[in-house]
Amino acid sequence: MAETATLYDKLGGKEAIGSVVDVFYKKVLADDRINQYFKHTDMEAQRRHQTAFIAYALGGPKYTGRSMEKAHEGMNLQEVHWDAVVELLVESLQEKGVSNEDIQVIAENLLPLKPHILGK
Ligand code: HEM
Repeated sequence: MAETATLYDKLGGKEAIGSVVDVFYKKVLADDRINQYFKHTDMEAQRRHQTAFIAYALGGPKYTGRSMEKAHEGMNLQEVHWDAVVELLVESLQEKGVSNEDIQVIAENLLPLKPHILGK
């Protein structure tokens, strides 16, 4: 995990995350593949979700909330939703000037979460 912790710092820590979150969040809400999942979610929870998501991706400070299984329980999320979220994250990072090399590492770090988040 040393590599990802470095990425979190390299990209500017908490503040940098905040600005990626804003871009990512707008994209999520504008995307018909996934925005229905956030229809009944309050703003606070949404922002928490996006921040936790980005922090996870960058290997930031340990997340202490609900497990990924619990957080996404009953949503029956599928491959298409996963792909959409990763795609929007990649776009957001690109727009914020993160290098493709770093984005590649971020995407690889997220992969182990996939079986825990998708409904089977
Ligand atoms: C790497 C992928 C993902 C990560 C790291 C992640 C992270 C999280 C976290 C940490 C929470 C809990 C927030 C909290 O309890 O405060 C959460 C909840 C949630 N996630 Fe994800 N998520 C991922 C993928 C997805 C996908 C693909 C979708 C659907 C398109 C999704 C939709 C949601 C929704 C709707 C909630 C509930 C928000 C609420 O009302 O509290 N997530 N996610």
